Amino acid sequence: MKAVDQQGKPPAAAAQDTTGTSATSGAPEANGTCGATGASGADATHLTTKAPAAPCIPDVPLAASGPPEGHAPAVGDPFDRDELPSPPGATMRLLGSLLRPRRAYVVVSVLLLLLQQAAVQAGPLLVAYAIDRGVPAFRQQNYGPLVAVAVGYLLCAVASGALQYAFFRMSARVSQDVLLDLRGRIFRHGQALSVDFHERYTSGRLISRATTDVESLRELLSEGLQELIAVVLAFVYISALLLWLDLGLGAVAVASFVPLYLLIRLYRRRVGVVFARRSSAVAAVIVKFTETLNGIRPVRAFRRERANDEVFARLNRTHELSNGDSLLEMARYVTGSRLVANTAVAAIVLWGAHRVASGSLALGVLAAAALYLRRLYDPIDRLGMFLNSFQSASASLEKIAGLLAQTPAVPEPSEPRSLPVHDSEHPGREARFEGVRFAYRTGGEVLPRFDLTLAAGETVAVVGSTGAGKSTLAKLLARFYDPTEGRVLLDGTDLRDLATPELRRGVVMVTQEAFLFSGTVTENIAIGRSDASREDIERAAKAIGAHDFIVGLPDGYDTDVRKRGGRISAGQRQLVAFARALLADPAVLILDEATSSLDIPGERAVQRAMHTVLRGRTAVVIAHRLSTVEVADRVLVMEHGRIVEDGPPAQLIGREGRFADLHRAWRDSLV
Ligand SMILES: Nc1ncnc2c1ncn2[C@@H]1O[C@H](COP(=O)(O)OP(=O)(O)OP(=O)(O)O)[C@@H](O)[C@H]1O
Repeated sequence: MKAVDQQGKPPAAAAQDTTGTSATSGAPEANGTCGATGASGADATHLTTKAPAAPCIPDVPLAASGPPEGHAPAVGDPFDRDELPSPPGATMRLLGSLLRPRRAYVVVSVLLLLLQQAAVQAGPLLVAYAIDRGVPAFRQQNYGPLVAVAVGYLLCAVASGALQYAFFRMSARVSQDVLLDLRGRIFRHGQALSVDFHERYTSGRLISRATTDVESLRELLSEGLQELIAVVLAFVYISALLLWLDLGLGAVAVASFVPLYLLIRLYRRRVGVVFARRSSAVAAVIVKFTETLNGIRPVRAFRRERANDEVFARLNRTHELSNGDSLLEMARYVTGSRLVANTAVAAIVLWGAHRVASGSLALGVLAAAALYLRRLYDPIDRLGMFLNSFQSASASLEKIAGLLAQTPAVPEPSEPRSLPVHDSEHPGREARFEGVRFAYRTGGEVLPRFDLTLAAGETVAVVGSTGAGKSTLAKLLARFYDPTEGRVLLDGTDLRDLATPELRRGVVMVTQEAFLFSGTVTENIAIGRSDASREDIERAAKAIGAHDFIVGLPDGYDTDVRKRGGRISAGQRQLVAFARALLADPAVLILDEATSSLDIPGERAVQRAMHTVLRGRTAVVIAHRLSTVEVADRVLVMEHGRIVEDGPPAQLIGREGRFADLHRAWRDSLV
């Protein structure tokens, strides 16, 4: 089977696929298209034959940025550019949905900041009052105004500190809640999306959304946003105060906002492009990183280290360059804004001094204006930085919104139906493909129109050359995809009408990868049925023949299998996967038989376990061994998406056909 079977499953799919899947990243199609026959191309005991047209691609991650091998993406595929199409306004709606549940906190935070800024900006006004009123009064032994100024200053300082503290507490709570919510949404949505989404949108990108992009939002919320609002508020307060103190000086200050605004607009536009590019570049670096480390065995086996280093260095450099671009934009902005600010300050001070000299402006007002100007223009450099984090966060939010706007290609039914009550006399359920055609989104038609009925309780082996469409057929039955045309029915009910839990009870697919999640052996088996007791789990393991090896593990059933089951062998992993499937007890079981070369006792154990797990249900086995096919009631031989032979194995052997050839080759190999 192709590696694409084994990559990123969505919840519906993952739930059905009791062996789960790796969170591998990168172009999944680039991995292991040798699959079924790669290791045993000429080995006639493996029924998946190698079609001459299908090249055997080593199981090695290639360039992360390149199109997946064998599945050229559509021209301008947004998945390729890390730009998911999202409906207009999705970003604002996402922001709204994040803030709405915390609106009371948001409103209080803004009020606190408004008050805090008012307290801060009162300072220069008090200075003006002290110079123009306090000092003359002081000269006449009237200390009241100066004392009032001192007390007022102190009160403002205390109030500003207290308000700032309250604001920090409030806003920290909002930002923590928002980030928690957002990360949870990304994870849940990532799981809910269909298999075909994950085949196109690598898990590295998903990781990047949940980490780098959420992190850039965190930076904005915890550091930048408060400063940004404070600067904007300061602009509003100071402009109003300057205009109130002196209309002329205020007007010059306000006029300087026009070039500043134009500069900011230009900066935002340019840096926005840079940040979107940078976010994609970071994602590409993460994709390459995770892909390489997930595929470390084939990387070593095929000595891809050097090639990978080169690709990684290129991606890293692109990332670095986009960082450099953002700094360059920042430098341009700072230079421009300082020029405007210094010109405005020089004009105001010169004109103000002239007016003080001519007696048309009070000295205190000029002093207050000078202080305000400092406060006005000082944060302008930092404004660029806050805008940076704002821009970076909005680019990230846009990407997250794009991801969250994706809808599963395999949607939940609006009016779910139930499967008919299971007849315990007749195990399994009937599966029927009715006028089914199927094409992957990124390729041509894989299965031309066909009809097929699998009787309840029947064990059907599917054989054929690599790329013939065996897994695709199986994946349609597990509803990893919906057919492009036609219906797949389980006991007469369209799979599209079954809610995920019902479907999961009905159909389970075990992939050959036999993926183990981190956790104990018990937990891994219990994935088949979460309410299973320890006894149920042990019973399943015993029935499968896994009990002996499990009790031999360091902590028996409580042994942590660690990542990817590194502690247990491939055959043992298969046994755990079968125990999991037995526990799930589905009416229809789809089994992608492992092709990995197990040792003979290991292979026998797996074969025995397979027969146990197949018994009493409808079973579809994508078979690679003749011993498996011989126990099947029926064999389907597939070629180029069509079923070219269909019948009991003995009957097919009697005919001169594809299966008879395979059978003969197998017999010969035994001699
Ligand atoms: N996700 C995908 N997107 C596009 N095309 C795909 C995808 N998965 C498989 N295909 C194509 O569909 C065809 C059938 O593939 P499928 O995996 O069903 O074959 P298979 O018979 O199971 O092969 P194998 O034994 O090698 O696993 C192949 O041409 C393959 O390249």
